[in-house]
Amino acid sequence: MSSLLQGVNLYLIGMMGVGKTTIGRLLAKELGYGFVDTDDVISQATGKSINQLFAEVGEAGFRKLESDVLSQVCAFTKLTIATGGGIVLRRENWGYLHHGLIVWLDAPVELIYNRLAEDTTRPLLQDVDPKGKLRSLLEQRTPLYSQADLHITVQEADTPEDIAKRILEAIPNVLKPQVSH
Ligand SMILES: Nc1ncnc2c1ncn2[C@@H]1O[C@H](COP(=O)(O)OP(=O)(O)O)[C@@H](O)[C@H]1O
Ligand SMILES: O=C(O)C1=C[C@@H](OP(=O)(O)O)[C@@H](O)[C@H](O)C1
Ligand SMILES: [Mg+2]
Repeated sequence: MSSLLQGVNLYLIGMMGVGKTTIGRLLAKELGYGFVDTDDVISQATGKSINQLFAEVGEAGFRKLESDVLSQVCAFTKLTIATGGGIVLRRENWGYLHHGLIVWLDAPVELIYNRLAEDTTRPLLQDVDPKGKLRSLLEQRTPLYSQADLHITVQEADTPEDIAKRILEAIPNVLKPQVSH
């Protein structure tokens, strides 16, 4: 599989809580790829948590940092990249994402809500109505997530290993032809 991919990066996109970080790490291991999580890079580079950044520079400031990280990461090959759920919002990010293969992990709001009910690390969910917020974010973002090369549906009983396996099995069907020089 790794040789079939020829070093092409895998970008995982989808709503917060769907499992991008967890599954990205597994896929990297399977492929012998490096693993990058854009949120982690932002936190390491700034020395601040995602919550702190949202509080200090706002969502707009965070999005700018996210685009900076993505633009740098896409210069490398042989990486699996777990993105933040909102990476799809900025048009310029798509130019970077399309350097690689884009995988959309798609789960129902109910599943995401249950997973993140006790989680305090997603600033956008610190809302009086977190489930309603998830619903409206998903509705706003679905047309954007739909631009992925691969659409993987995630259900309650799917383990991270099941999902990683499904992605690896589906990749040969969506590989883009490589330009030969
Ligand atoms: N397939 C899965 N089954 C059960 N729990 C999962 C699964 N994938 C992720 N999780 C858990 O859900 C939470 C969110 O996962 P994470 O990988 O951080 O998602 P994301 O990066 O998309 O926000 C974590 O606590 C993680 O351990
Ligand atoms: O959906 C979003 O807008 C966000 C998702 C988060 O990452 P995960 O998708 O890894 O949770 C993180 O980037 C930030 O809290 C904003
Ligand atoms: Mg994540």
